[in-house]
Amino acid sequence: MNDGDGTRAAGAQERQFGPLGTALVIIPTYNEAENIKAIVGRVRSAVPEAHVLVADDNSPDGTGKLADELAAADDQVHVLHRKGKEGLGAAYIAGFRWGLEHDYGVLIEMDADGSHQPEELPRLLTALKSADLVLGSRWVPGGRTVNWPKSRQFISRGGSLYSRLALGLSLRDITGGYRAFRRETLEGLGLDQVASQGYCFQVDLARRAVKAGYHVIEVPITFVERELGDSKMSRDILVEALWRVTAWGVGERVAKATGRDRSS
Ligand SMILES: Nc1nc2c(ncn2[C@@H]2O[C@H](COP(=O)(O)OP(=O)(O)O[C@H]3O[C@H](CO)[C@@H](O)[C@H](O)[C@@H]3O)[C@@H](O)[C@H]2O)c(=O)[nH]1
Repeated sequence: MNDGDGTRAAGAQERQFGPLGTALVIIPTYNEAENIKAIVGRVRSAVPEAHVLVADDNSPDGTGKLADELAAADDQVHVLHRKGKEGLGAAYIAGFRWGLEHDYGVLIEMDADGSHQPEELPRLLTALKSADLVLGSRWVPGGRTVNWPKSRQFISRGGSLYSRLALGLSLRDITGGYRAFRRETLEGLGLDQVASQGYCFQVDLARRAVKAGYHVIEVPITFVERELGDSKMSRDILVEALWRVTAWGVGERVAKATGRDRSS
């Protein structure tokens, strides 16, 4: 479904949605010392009522210590120190668990490097008032990327297209990492069974949400390539995405053919 303003929805149905509780913006970090102060400050200005959780994987560049300093000065900023680099998926799962335990009503994914504009958060939250999950989307009308190398655009668009075809999803930006979940949605996604470590974690959660019948909306965003620090994209992350998406697609076809669910 396309709602005319670039917003797209999957799993749409006539539903009443409850009020949104306090939002927690989860920012996973690995070597983001040059970015962490600016991104936390921008989030706090854009949505002053929201809290921030930095989920740091013991970054060698001292990101965790800088986050501790921000938390010491602001009781709406929190830090989750993890023992080492275990991938984006594991960091988000730990952050989600922390947020659910601390009773947040909305849990938001956001990169630390400024690729996701905190100033667009109010639009995501407005969309979430009538959805279970909102995906910030670079690939719906109105969405765009700034300074993102053609090679990365190709990988991202190709990844979304392959995921769409393999998994039969109608979403455009399945690999993106700027998202807002209602807590009830996350609770219904079976986080205990999520094994994805790299960026295919994003595909995994999107397909689980659609499969569970949640109302998923895509809202156009402007994705800006980082100016400081380095991307953590690697060959291993790409290989994991390729084999997992393929395995899910095959699993879903087998499940359909046999009437059994073997796709998780
Ligand atoms: N804690 C933790 N954080 C991590 C890890 N790997 C990456 N991150 C953090 O996750 C965020 C995204 O990582 P980047 O390395 O900046 O991602 P990107 O290359 O710009 O990737 C873009 O494309 C991905 C695939 O489409 C998206 O998933 C991602 O959100 C973004 O849009 C950053 O805040 C980064 O520090 C990890 O192992 N552990």
